[in-house]
Amino acid sequence: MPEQHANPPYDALLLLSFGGPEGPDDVVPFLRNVTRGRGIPEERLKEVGQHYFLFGGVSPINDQNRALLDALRKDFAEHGVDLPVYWGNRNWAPYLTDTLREMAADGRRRIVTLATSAYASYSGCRQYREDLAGALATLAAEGIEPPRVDKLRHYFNHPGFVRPMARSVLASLADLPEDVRAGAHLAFTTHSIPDAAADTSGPAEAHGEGGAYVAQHLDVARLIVDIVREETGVEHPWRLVYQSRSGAPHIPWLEPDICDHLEELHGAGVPAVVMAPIGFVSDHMEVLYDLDTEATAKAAELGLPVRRSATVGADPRFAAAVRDLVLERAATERGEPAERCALGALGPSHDLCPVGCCPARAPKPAAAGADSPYA
Ligand SMILES: CC1=C(CCC(=O)O)c2cc3nc(cc4[nH]c(cc5[nH]c(cc1n2)c(C)c5CCC(=O)O)c(CCC(=O)O)c4C)C(CCC(=O)O)=C3C
Ligand SMILES: [Fe+2]
Repeated sequence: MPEQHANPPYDALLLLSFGGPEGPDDVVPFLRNVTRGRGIPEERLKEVGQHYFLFGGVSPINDQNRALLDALRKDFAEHGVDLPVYWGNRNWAPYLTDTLREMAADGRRRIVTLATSAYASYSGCRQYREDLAGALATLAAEGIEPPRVDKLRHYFNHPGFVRPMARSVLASLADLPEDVRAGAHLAFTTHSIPDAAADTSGPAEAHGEGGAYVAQHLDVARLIVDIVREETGVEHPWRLVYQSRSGAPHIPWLEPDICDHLEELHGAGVPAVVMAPIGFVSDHMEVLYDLDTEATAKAAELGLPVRRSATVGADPRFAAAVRDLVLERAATERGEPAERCALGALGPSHDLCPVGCCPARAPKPAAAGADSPYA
């Protein structure tokens, strides 16, 4: 990675995440925040509430973000990057609006945002930008001059995101019994989203079957398969599959589901599977419940050996990647040339989401994009 140091014009980094409950009393209000106006069936909400109660009503996502904050601050300090790091969530405390208010009070005027979502899609990008716009509107209504907020480009193909995940897949393979290891399939998983949302994900030119969302995940999967082959000499068969589907059953969402996929592989005589949740940045509830609990129980029932590989979480290589992305963007904003690190076939993603990128069903103002109502 190139050694870049200067962070002007930015005076702060905002870690923007999903948020999660921190105890049993938080679960229902959290789910209400997440699903406000989104038409999720009541049955699904009750079921998802149970996932959280199974873990004492605590999502691991907040502690994972605290660990990432520590890793980022440590990395910045060790590399002479003088940039304070703040944290705000979309759906639970510390709430984004409160954090932005605090940042404004601290005199932060030019903020760069890292979202804990690496790929394009309405849920993974525009919804974060809509919530940024909502928070900025609240500040403006309170008479606070809203700071300027940019968002880092999608980092799915940054080596600091891909390589730690590839190492984890190798570790999971090594952890399988030796007699089934070479025949193991790799099941790359991500959050299912409605087909219609996938098809319109990314900029207009990426729209089509699966859109940027599926194309980006496939690119990452291929990169990991390549790294695994180089390391082990084995070309493991693989497929991109989905998890955590919600929404009404008559609306098509991306398939197959990981559990159906495990059943199919078992039926075909596959001896073992590594599940690699490449769609996520940390081992949060979607990983702990949908993979480690549900899919792992399904595999046990089938008698199919499975392992689940780790996400990047607070890996120091990921923290270094964030530094690289911040300094790259800072250079770009200063009008200087910057090296844009990216692996794979798609190349570095755009800095500024163009108009029509990952459109919403019901248009809402979104910040940090070409259609932002803010500077
Ligand atoms: C693409 C994507 C990501 C990855 C990108 C990113 O990370 O942002 C993601 C992450 C997450 N999703 C999470 C939790 C939930 N997502 C829900 C609902 C939904 N997610 C969707 C998509 C995504 N979700 C969609 C299309 C819906 C349907 C409703 C709607 O159209 O908005 C619901 C409602 C109940 C249910 O339906 O499951 C919950 C509770 C948590 C927190 C986990 C924790 O607590 O540890 C995290 C990190
Ligand atoms: Fe979700």
